[in-house]
Amino acid sequence: MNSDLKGSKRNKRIGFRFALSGILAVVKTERNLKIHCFASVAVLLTGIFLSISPIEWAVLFLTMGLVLSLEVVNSVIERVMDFIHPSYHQEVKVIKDASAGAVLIAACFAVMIALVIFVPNL
Ligand SMILES: Nc1ncnc2c1ncn2[C@@H]1O[C@H](COP(=O)(O)OP(=O)(O)OP(=O)(O)O)[C@@H](O)[C@H]1O
Repeated sequence: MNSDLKGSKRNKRIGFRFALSGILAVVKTERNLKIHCFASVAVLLTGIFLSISPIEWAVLFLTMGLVLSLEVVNSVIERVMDFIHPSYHQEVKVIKDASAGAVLIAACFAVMIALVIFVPNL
């Protein structure tokens, strides 16, 4: 592709639109991502209700961003694996399980962070 066209403003807008439609496609089909989105909304409402500090908001935003983006990457890995190897394979199982494990680790730490921030503000 022409490098002028690649770096143009119009192309950046198109790239942004593609990224948004990619996120929407995953949100529509992945139940776990929907659950994480609802949990994020609940966390936001709790933060507003408890009037948490700016630094606490920053930590929560960072944590929610990490969990949600890891969930999107996990869905992408699952789709890639289904695309390149639709039938059962032990290695596919290990890859998918490890990818889901990464989300689980982030989600567990997110719960701990939420407790550390919210409990003292109750
Ligand atoms: N082709 C495959 N070969 C081996 N194991 C598989 C295969 N497809 C799925 N699995 C197993 O089933 C589990 C669920 O895989 P699936 O692709 O259905 O993801 P999912 O239902 O969206 O789960 P999650 O998003 O919670 O990880 C995987 O973690 C893996 O253990």
